[in-house]
Amino acid sequence: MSAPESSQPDTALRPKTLAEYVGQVRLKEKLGVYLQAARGRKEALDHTLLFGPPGLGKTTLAHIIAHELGVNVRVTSGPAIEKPGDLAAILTNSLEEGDVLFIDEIHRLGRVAEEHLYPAMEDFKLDIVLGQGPAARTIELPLPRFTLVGATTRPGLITAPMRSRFGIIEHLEYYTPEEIAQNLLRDARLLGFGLDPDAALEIGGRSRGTMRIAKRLLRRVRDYAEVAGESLIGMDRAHSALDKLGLDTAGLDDRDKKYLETLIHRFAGGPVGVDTLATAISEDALTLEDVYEPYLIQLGFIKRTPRGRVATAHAYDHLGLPPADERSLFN
Ligand SMILES: Nc1ncnc2c1ncn2[C@@H]1O[C@H](COP(=O)(O)OP(=O)(O)OP(=O)(O)O)[C@@H](O)[C@H]1O
Ligand SMILES: [Mg+2]
Repeated sequence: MSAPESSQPDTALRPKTLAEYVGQVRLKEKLGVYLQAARGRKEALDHTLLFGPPGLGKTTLAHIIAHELGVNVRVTSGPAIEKPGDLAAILTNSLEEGDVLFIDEIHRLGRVAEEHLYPAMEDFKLDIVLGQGPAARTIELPLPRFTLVGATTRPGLITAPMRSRFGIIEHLEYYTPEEIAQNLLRDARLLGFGLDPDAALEIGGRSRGTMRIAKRLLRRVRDYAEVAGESLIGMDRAHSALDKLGLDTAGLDDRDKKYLETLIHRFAGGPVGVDTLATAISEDALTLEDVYEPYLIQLGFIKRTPRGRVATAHAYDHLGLPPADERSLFN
């Protein structure tokens, strides 16, 4: 999913090498080995599936993989490939030996296109049907050995046959406030404005562990600082600007708080089904599952149980409410 968190192109700030890519330590370590081995053997890297919540750096990593291999990257997305013909056009035009084909939102690939992708991934060939009816015949088109890098926010929707054709399957993790701060300080340096390390950490702590959100918050905080005539973004400015943006100390915004408050006040802290909860806060269930919940789970504020969503004691505490069991004594 490409949530339009930012409309501003920031390609200049995008890290191009694995070394510039902040955090994701375990993933980077493994990928570093796989890349080195592929380079050493002068082979294409195995097909790679990257999954994780929006804005953590999947697209960026796909470009880094191509850059590190010294090959070109061809970018497309699941919804853009409707017919087998679309796939054939991509695979047979402009794809060279060793190149990276990046398919974003790969879980949204159509069934038929997906089936045509199997032999392309496995045997580097494409079956093309010519003609129709009894006269139809299939020709086999050889393809260059390429690396498919697929990205998805919803790994559960990738079919088993698709998943089994990836040699490398990795998930991206939320960033720590320190990792985010490190990246924000780099951005500030590249863009030529002053950012206090404490202020960077403050923004990092309120960014839901997400790089894209952190970058957006930094731009807004910078607006406040500039309008106030400050040449250095300090801790006080970061604090007050983030408060004005409606973010609390855990990085929760009004929508997250509405989620928690509805769960706690209307459904007595749960368990409640995700569809019911979604209706109660006028959102769709998929957005809840993809956007709100991963971070609330990461913070330990909610749990997904077989009977539905449940608010934890941490959530009550964060909202300044007495724990659920105490409340029931008064109700
Ligand atoms: N580890 C990182 N180090 C430095 N910058 C990063 C890192 N991860 C992400 N970014 C930056 O954060 C922004 C969002 O990253 P990206 O677009 O790659 O996320 P994504 O996972 O593809 O999101 P989506 O699922 O919405 O497509 C980009 O501007 C990118 O440069
Ligand atoms: Mg992306």
